[in-house]
Amino acid sequence: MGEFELIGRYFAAAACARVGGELLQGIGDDCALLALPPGEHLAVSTDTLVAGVHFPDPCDPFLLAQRALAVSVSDLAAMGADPLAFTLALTLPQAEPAWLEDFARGLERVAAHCGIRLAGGDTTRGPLCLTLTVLGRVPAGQALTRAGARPGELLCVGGPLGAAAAALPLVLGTSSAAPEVAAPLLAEYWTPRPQLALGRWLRERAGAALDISDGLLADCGHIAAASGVRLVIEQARVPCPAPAKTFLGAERALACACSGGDDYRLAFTLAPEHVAELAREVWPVSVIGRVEEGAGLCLLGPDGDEIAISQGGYNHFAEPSAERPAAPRRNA
Ligand SMILES: Nc1ncnc2c1ncn2[C@@H]1O[C@H](COP(=O)(O)OP(=O)(O)O)[C@@H](O)[C@H]1O
Ligand SMILES: Cc1ncc(C[n+]2csc(CCOP(=O)(O)OP(=O)(O)O)c2C)c(N)n1
Ligand SMILES: [Mg+2]
Repeated sequence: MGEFELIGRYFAAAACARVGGELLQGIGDDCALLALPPGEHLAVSTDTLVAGVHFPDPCDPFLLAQRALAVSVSDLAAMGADPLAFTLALTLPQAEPAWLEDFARGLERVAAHCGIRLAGGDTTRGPLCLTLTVLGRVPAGQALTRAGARPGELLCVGGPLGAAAAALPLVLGTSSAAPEVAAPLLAEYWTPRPQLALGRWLRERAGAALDISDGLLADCGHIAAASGVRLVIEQARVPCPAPAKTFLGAERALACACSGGDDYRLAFTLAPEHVAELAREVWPVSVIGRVEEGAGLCLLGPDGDEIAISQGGYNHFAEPSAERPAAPRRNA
């Protein structure tokens, strides 16, 4: 199978690649064309997933495609944007029909769920790697940014945290657990659900928002820095899912929730009256802290004393430490 047959068979023919709505020109020309409704801004985000870094290799292509598209669409949710279209740059070691079929099915599944169309991409041969660019629309002036947190607001997260990080030994096959414990953790890793409806609800309400990819503390640090405020987080209020506690024990599950990353849930700041309004909706949102004047992050233990933050979050170029061995370097 050649490059163009591959594109035609698995991507151009996919239901999610059909033109329609704002997508005027999809796969097959030099660029895709999108018509943006007047009064709306375009939200754009790119993320790369590298085999062995962001997902294990080999892995199930049906799950890989779902994870790749979901984590990318999560950035649109974090801006309060509605998905329009995405591009897929796919680098593959070989063109295997069964692998591509399952991969395309995984894309279709999440694309249908999120209401996003495949507008184009690029296909190359090499070590397995995916880059997705997502495009979304948001009413002008209503995008949720990291910079709008205001003192007096409460800090909230859109659900339990740490399950995907807790799942990592299961994903890598270095540990096992009973199916009722393993299944919900693996589902959080492989099929995160972008919080699009929550992001939409937060437009014109939240001060600041982002999606947690690197870890709660690291990502809240981004809000504090961008907004020029201090965020106080009460550790006891950080929601940990029961399967993670069963699998790892309460202390390690809490460490996963605070700095494990891969959550793809929203963290946001909201005035107390909006938190009460949100509580009447059915989202499992948790208040974990507050916004104060000042700078940086403050983590409070159960007795109200400040805890030193030892582990921030995932950092691709972190200095080597005992917990995370150095990546092999060329010419080292
Ligand atoms: N190589 C790059 N060139 C330009 N901008 C970049 C590059 N890498 C990251 N960024 C930008 O830096 C910011 C932070 O990136 P990142 O932490 O990856 O965000 P996210 O967690 O939302 O994916 C984003 O605005 C992103 O677009
Ligand atoms: C096999 C495997 N090992 C480790 C991880 C953990 N991990 C890798 S990258 C990452 C952080 C998120 O990735 P990044 O590229 O920083 O995403 P972004 O913040 O740009 O959305 C995490 C938690 C993983 N997801 N899979
Ligand atoms: Mg990124």
